[in-house]
Parts: sequence; structure tokens; C-alpha cells
Amino acid sequence: MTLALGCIADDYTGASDLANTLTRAGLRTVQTIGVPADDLALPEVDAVVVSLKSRSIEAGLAVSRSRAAEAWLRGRGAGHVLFKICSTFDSTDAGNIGPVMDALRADCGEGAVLVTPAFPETGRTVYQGNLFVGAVPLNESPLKDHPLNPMRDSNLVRVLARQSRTQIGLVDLATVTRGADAVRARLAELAGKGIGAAIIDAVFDRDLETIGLVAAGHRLSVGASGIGLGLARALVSTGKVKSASPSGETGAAVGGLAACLAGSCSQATLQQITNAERIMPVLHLDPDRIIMGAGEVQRALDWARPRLGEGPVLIASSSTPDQVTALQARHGRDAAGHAIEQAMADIAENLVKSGVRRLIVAGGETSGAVVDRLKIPGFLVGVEIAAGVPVLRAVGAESDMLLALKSGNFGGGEFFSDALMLMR
Ligand SMILES: Nc1ncnc2c1ncn2[C@@H]1O[C@H](COP(=O)(O)OP(=O)(O)O)[C@@H](O)[C@H]1O
Ligand SMILES: O=C(O)[C@@H](O)C(=O)COP(=O)(O)O
Repeated sequence: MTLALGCIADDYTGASDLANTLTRAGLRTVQTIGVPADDLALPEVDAVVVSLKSRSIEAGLAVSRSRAAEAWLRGRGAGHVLFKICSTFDSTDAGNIGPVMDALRADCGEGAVLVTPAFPETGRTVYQGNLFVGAVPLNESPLKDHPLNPMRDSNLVRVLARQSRTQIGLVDLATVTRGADAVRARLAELAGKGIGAAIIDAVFDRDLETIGLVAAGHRLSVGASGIGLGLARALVSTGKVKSASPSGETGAAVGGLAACLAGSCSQATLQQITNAERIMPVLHLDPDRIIMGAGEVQRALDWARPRLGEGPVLIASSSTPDQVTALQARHGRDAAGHAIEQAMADIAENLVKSGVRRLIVAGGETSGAVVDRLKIPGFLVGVEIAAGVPVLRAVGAESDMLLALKSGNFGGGEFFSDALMLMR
């Protein structure tokens, strides 16, 4: 297998979002959990997305895991590696976008790396280096209240400069609009000044196509699914990949019981949970009791098991920004996040033992904890439920399962019922 494109995603929902985008753009794509074991049977593909849970861990660990993934991808022929980050640039001043980018850049000897989280299909656009989420700048969006990485600066040149050892430049929209040669000239100018990375503006998919054409001639890029779209279209239009029509199939129906877990506290997920109350039983966990180890997991299982035979259930730890802040003040941000993620993983593991084979998880870190606990080594990408969220079929796992890993911010108001309709 010689890969046309190698990808390293810093969380699992982000990885399935990218795998979905690449698949829809005609690349045969598989999503792996971590660096694949030698004996994992992978189909013949154009792109592999290695999913890491490295967005919110210590920067040194994120770097070493990302480099291991890069080595594996380059070893399979990937000339270009995309480091997939969140479309809302989720990170802190300690990292991990800057440190990982610096390390991958040093490994491949890249001049100036193109960086953009733009993903217009989901309302993420970048202008003059400022990230917009829908109609508002990042720092006015719900991401200002993210439980792990509150985003309070919209200027990505500044944000990335605080995390990286290299200077950060800007390739503005006027340059992108003039086309690929203008972008190449600007990048060369920045690299000549010793600037190691540039935020590049993008508002429409056509901007990402221009960026993809340029990036495909480089060894490394950093961004969200939008730049993945640009790269995929460039690989197809230049004949490096023969476009495969996305089958949208994940094989035979798996049947079995269905459940939903929500650990995301995003505004979108909170609304989706409220709407789900109309169509399925919903249990709201008590986060304090989870952290104190007070039997909350057992309470959830005792609640869920008798109901599962009747139809899907939803178990949520999610709370409003004020409640999240208060909980973190009582227990600490990392301790609270970790304990709740592990409780979700405990619940998922036991639900699968009870026969759940169709599982929807809302939240990137939450999905990471759940998928790790279920020891799923990889996924095939199926139909799209909502922009950035496909149905996934587990490969190489103990149980034949369908999953949907939803980024906290993605999906329409009826996401849970939309997903269940497509997961048979
Ligand atoms: N009620 C709560 N209070 C505080 N933190 C919570 C609560 N519920 C979940 N969390 C934590 O918040 C984080 C949410 O992150 P994540 O799952 O990545 O969601 P998103 O996709 O919205 O970023 C996780 O670490 C999760 O354990
Ligand atoms: O790019 C995106 O927005 C998503 O693919 C993503 O990374 C989601 O992260 P979470 O919101 O933490 O799930």
C-alpha cells in the first residue's frame, strides 16, 4: 500500500470528520486508532487517518505520539502529512498545535507550513488570520466556554505564535484569491524571512482548493477538514489519485441494542440532548457523584439495562457553562474532565457487554476514552449523518459494531435521531 495522503488527527471525532471529508472527495480512506499494529488487516486505500487522543495531553507526549504516527505514515509512502486539528483551533498556550507542528516540521524539513482551521461547510472561516464560527469571531462563540480549552483570542497568528518556537506569518485572502502561484510566492517570501508557518485565510471551498494545490507540493500542512478537502481535490485533479465513488456503505446491518452517550458540554450538544428527551429516555448523570466515585456508573447501568430492550437510551454528563465552571472550581479542570471521561468509558464497556452494538458518542475527548476502552483498532467510513459526522463500522474489534463519534459542536438539533435512523 502506497499512501497518497497521511493524516494525524489530534482527537477521534476530528479523525472521523476528516475521514468522512476525504471519502466524500473520492479518496479511499480508513481511520485507525493510534498507530496500527502490524497484524491489523487494512484494505487498499489512498489515505489513512491515524487518530490520536493528543489534543489535551502534556505537550511532550503529544509530540512523541504524533512523530510515531508520522513515521508510520511516511513509511507507507505518504509524501504529504496533514496534522488534523480542530476547526475551532482547540488548544492552550501550552499547546498542542504549536509543539506538534514544530516537531513534524523539523522531521520533514518543511520551509513554511500552511495552517488553516477553515471548514466553510460547518461555518468556520478565516479572514486576516481571524477565525469566525458562523457569524461571530471565535472569542465570542460558545468555544469561549469550552471545559478544557476555552478559546478567548480569535487572532490565530497570535494564538499559534504563543505555542510555537517559530515565527508565524499570514497569507491573506487577497493572495489566495489571486491563485496558487501567488500563494506559492508568498510562502517562499515568508520562508525566506525565516518564518516557519503561516495562517492562511479561507472563506469558501474554492479557497481551500487553491490551498490544497499548493499544500500538495509540500510535505506537511496543519488544519481541519477544509484543508483535507482541498488536498483531496488536488490529488484527484492532478491524477495522483483515481477518484473512487464513495460507496456510503458500511456492510450488512449489525442490529443489536442502541445507546447514546454525551460528555460534550457544547451549546449544540446541550440542545440535541434537550430534543432527544422527546424521543428516548434520557439520564442526566451527577458529575459530582462521578468524581467522588459514588456509584454513579452503577446507577446509570441499572437505569439503562431494563430500558434498552424497548429502544435507544441517552446518558449525559453534560452541563451548562456555569455548572462546568463551578464543578471545576470544586475539583479541578483536569481531574473533573478525566473522571467523567473514564465514567463514560465504564458505562460504554458495560453497555456493550449488555448487547449494545450501535453506539453514538458526543464529544471528542469523551469519544477517545470510549473507543480506547472498547479496544477498537480502526473504522471504515459509512454514510454521512451530518457535516463532519459519518457512520463508522468498527474493524478488527471484538464485537461487530456501528458507531458515530460526534464533535461537540457538530450536527443539527435532531442529531441523535438522525444518527439512529442511519445506523441499522
Ligand atoms: N458536567 C461536566 N462538568 C465538567 N466537565 C465535564 C462535564 N461533562 C463532561 N465534562 C468533560 O468536558 C470535556 C468535554 O470535552 P469533549 O468530550 O471533547 O467535548 P467537545 O467535543 O464538546 O469538545 C471532557 O473532558 C468531559 O469529561
Ligand atoms: O474540526 C472539527 O471541528 C472537528 O473535527 C473536531 O476536531 C472536533 O473536536 P471536538 O469538538 O472536541 O469533538
